[in-house]
Amino acid sequence: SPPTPDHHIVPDSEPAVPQSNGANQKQQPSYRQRQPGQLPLVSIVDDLRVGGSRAITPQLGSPQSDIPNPFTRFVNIASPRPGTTPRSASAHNLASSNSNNESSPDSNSPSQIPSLDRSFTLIRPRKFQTTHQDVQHSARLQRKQSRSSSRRPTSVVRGSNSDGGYQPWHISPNTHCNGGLKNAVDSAKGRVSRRLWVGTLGSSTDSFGSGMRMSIDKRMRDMCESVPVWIPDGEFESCYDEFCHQASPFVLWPCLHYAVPDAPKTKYFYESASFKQYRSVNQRFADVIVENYHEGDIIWVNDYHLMLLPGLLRSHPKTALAPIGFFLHVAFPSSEIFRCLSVRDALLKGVLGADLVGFQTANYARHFRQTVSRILAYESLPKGIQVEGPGRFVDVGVFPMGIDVHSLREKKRNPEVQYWVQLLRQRYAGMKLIVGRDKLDEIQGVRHKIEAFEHFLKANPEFQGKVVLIQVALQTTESNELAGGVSDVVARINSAFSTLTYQPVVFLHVQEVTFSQYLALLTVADAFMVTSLREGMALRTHEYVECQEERKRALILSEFTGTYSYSGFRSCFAVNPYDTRGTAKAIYQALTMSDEEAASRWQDLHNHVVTQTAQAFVTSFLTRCLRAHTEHASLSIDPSLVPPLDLPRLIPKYRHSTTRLVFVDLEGCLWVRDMSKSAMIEMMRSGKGPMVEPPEATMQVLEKLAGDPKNEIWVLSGLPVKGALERLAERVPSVGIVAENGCFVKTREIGKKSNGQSNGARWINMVANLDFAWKGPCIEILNYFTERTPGSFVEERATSIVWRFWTASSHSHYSDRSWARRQAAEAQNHIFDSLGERYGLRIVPGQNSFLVLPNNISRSTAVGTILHPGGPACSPLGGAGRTTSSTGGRVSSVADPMLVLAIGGDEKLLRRLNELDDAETVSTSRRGTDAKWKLDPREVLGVLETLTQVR
Ligand SMILES: O=P(O)(O)OC[C@H]1O[C@H](O[C@H]2O[C@H](CO)[C@@H](O)[C@H](O)[C@H]2O)[C@H](O)[C@@H](O)[C@@H]1O
Repeated sequence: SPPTPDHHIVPDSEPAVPQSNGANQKQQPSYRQRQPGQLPLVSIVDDLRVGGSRAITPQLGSPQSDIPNPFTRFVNIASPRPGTTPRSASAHNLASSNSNNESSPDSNSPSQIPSLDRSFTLIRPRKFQTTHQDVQHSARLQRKQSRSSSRRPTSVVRGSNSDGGYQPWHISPNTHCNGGLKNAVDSAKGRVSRRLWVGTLGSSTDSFGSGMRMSIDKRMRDMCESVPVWIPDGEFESCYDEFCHQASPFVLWPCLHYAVPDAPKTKYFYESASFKQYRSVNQRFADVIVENYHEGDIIWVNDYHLMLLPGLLRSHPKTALAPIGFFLHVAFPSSEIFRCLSVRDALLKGVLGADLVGFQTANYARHFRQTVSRILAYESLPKGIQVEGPGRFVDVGVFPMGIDVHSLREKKRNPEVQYWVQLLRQRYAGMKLIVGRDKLDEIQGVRHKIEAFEHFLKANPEFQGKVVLIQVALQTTESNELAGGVSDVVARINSAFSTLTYQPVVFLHVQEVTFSQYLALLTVADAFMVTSLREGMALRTHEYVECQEERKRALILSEFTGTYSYSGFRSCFAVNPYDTRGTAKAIYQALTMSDEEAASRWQDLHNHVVTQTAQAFVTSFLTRCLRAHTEHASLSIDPSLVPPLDLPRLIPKYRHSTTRLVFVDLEGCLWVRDMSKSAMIEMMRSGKGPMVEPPEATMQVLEKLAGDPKNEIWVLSGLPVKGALERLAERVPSVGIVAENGCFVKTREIGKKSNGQSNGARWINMVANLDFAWKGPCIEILNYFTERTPGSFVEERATSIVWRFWTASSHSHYSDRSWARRQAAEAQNHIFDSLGERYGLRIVPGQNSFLVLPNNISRSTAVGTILHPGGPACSPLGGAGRTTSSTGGRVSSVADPMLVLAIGGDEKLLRRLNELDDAETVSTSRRGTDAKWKLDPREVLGVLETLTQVR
C-alpha cells in the first residue's frame, strides 16, 4: 500500500479561486464567471406573513435584534442577471399609489417615511372581512403572528382601511417589521447587489382568491424583492404552533433550548401529525425556491423552522448544484438532548443538504458536529461533516450575529425618542430603572428574573420604593403566560411593595410600547437584564449597550446566552438565572458600582458591539458559503467526467516550452506501492527516517527531468524534512522540495560555485516566526486518545503533529477501525475547540491519520511563494529572521514559465494553478476534481519518463 496519503484536502483561510476550466465547463456554476471580488447578488426571501397588522396588534419591533420571521429567514442570494435591475420605487410611492390610509402609529414622524429598506404591510380592506367568525379568526391568527411580525420586512395584513375608500389592498409602511437580518443584508448592499426574500404571508390566507394572490405575488416581486409562499392556514398553524413551538409535546423550540421532555409528552409526540405539516411547509418553500432559482444564485435558509429545506433543495435536480447556506439563529443543544427528538435523523439530514451550516457560537457548532457524529455516524471534523454516501463535505462554522449600529444610531436621533427620554426622566426622577424585554416563554426566564428582583427588594429594603423593573414582554402562545406563572409573581410583588406613588414591576406587552418608547427606555435605564435559561444570542443587549453611550450603565446577563460566550461581554454582570440569590446579588452590584467601574465595563461591551456587526455577519457567512460550495463542487463532480490525461496533446506543448515549472506530489504519486505499510509505520514510529528513501525509479526519473535545463522540478510532500526527504535532497539536489505540507521549502541547487561548493540551496522554514506553544497541549490530548486506541501513535514533526490512529493489520476487526475513526473525530474536535482558534491551527484529515499544523501554511501557500517573488517571510531552517534564497530573492528561477505542469492530489493547489494561463493540472485523486485531467497514480512515473524523452 502507498505511503500515507498525506492530506490532500488542504482547506485553509485563502478564498476560493474562481476559475474557468474547459474540461469541466458544464459543471461550472455561473457565479465563477462574475468579476473578481464581487459577491453574487442577493435575493432575500423574507418574512412575508400576512397578518400582524399593527392596526390590530401593534408590535414593538426591534429593528436590530429581531430577525425576520422563521419562515422568512431565508435568503436567496443570486448573481445579477441581465435585465433584472430591481425597481427603485420607494415604499412611499408605493403606499401613496395604493392608499392614503396608513395607520402606522409612527407615521407622523418624518423619520418614518417609508422606504424600500423598511417593512411593508399589505392591507386588505375591511370589506373582505365578511363574517364575525372571519374577523375573529383573523384577529387570532394575527395575535399568533405578533410574536414574530415585528421581524417581518414585509407582511400582508387584514387591516382597516380607515378612510372608507375602496382599494383591493394597499401597502403601508410597517416600521415595526424592520428585521435584523433584513437590516443586515440591506446594510451589506455594497457587496450584495440583489436579493429576493422568500417567506409566508402570515395570517389567514385561505380566503384569498386567485386574483388577489396573483396581484399580491406581482406587487411583492416588483416592489419588495419578495416572493410569497402560500400555505394553508391549518398547515401553517400545525407546523409553527405545534411542531416548532409547543412545549407539550416536546418539539423544536424547547428541545433546541435544552428543555428536556418527560416521558408521556415524548410518547405523544411520536404520534403527532405536526411533523408531517412541518415537512409539507418546508416542501412548499422548496417548490417556490426551485421555481425562482437561477443558476448563480446562492440560497440562504434561516433558522429552525426550515431545517428540512436544504435537503429538499439538494435533492431537486434544478437546485442540486446550488450553493446553499443554513444558519441557525437559536441555540443547538448537546447531543444528549437532541437525540430525544423522534425525527432527529430527518432534521439533521435536512440541514446537511447545505454547503455551509452556521451557528451563533462555537459551542452550538460543536454540539451539532457531535450530534451528527453520534446519531448519523458521519465523520465529524472541526471544519465540518463528511457526509457518507454521495461523498459530500458540509462546512460547519461560527458566525455571530450582530446589530446594525449605524441604523440604530439613526433611529436614536428620532425626536420622538428624545421626547420619551425626557418624559421618562421626569416620571421616574430619583428612582433606578431596570429594563428587560423578552419573549414570554419559559425559556427566556422572565419568571426567574422577576423572582430575583423580588429577592433583591427583600434583601435590600433600602431600595424598596427606589427601583422599578420595567419588563416588556412578547406573548408567544395564548396560554404560556399563565403556565409560566409570570402574572402571579408580578401580582405578588406589586401587592407586597407598591405604595400610592410606587409600583415595583411595570409589566408591558410588546404591543403597548412603540419602538421609539423602547429606545427611550434603553437610554434612561440604570441596568438591562436578560435571564434566559438558554438563548441563541440576545441582541437586545447590544441595542442596550449602544443606547447607553451617554450613561454607560450596567448589563446583567445570563451566562446561558450566546452573547455571553463572547469575551467582550464578560464585562457584564453574569448571572445563573436558576440561582435567585446570586441574581439578586448581581442586581445589587450593578446598581451600586462606581461610575468608573461602570464606564470601564461599558467600554468593553461597546467595543464588542461595534465589532460584531450585522454587516460582518452577512458578509462572512456569504463569503464562506460560496467558498465552501466552490470547494465542494469539485468534490461532487463525477470523476468519470474528468478526461484522462491526453499525453499526445501535452507532449507538443511540453516540447515547445522553453521554460517549464513542474510540481509533482511525492507520496501516493511518485512513490506508490514501494514501501510496505509496516515499514512505513516503523519509520514514522521510530523516527528512523534515513533508513528509508524513495524508490530508485523515482530518483532516476527526477534526476533526468531536473537535468533538463528547461525544467524546474518541485517535489511536494507531507513528510518531515528528516528522513526520506533529506535523502532525496542529497541524491537529486537540483530538485526543489516542499516538506511538511508547506512548512519547509528546499530551494534548488543550480550549479556549483567556482570554489566547488554548492550554490547555497537550503531548507527554508516558512513558519519560523509562528508560536508553537500549541504543540505541548496538542500532544497531551493525543496521548489521551492514543491510550484508548490500540496501535495508534503520535508523530511529532518540526512544525506539525500527526496522529496515526489506524495502523492495525488487515485481520483486525472492522469495528476496531470504526472505533479508531470515531476517536480520531473526537480528538480533532477536542484539539480544534481548545487550541484551534487560539493558535490559528487547522487539521487536515487523511485516511488513517490527521495532521495538525498552522492555519496559514499549505502546499498551495508554499507554491505561491515559489511562483511569486517577495512572498511571505522565510527564514533558514533553525535560524531566525528573514532570508532570501540562493536565486537572489525568489525561490524559483523561472520568471515567466511557458508551461506549468502540476500532478497530484491537492485539489486546492490544482484549483489555484488552474488560474494560470499555461497550466496543465492533473489530479491523481479518485474524487471529483477541478483539474483539467485525471491520471491513475500508478501511471505518473511512466508519464514523467515519457517527458524525459521529449526532444
Ligand atoms: O419566535 P420564533 O418564530 O420561534 O423565532 C425565534 C426567535 O428568533 C429570533 O431570535 C433568534 O435570533 C436572534 C438573532 O440571530 C438571536 O439573538 C436570538 O437569541 C434567537 O432566539 C427573534 O429575535 C426572536 O424574537 C424570536 O423569538
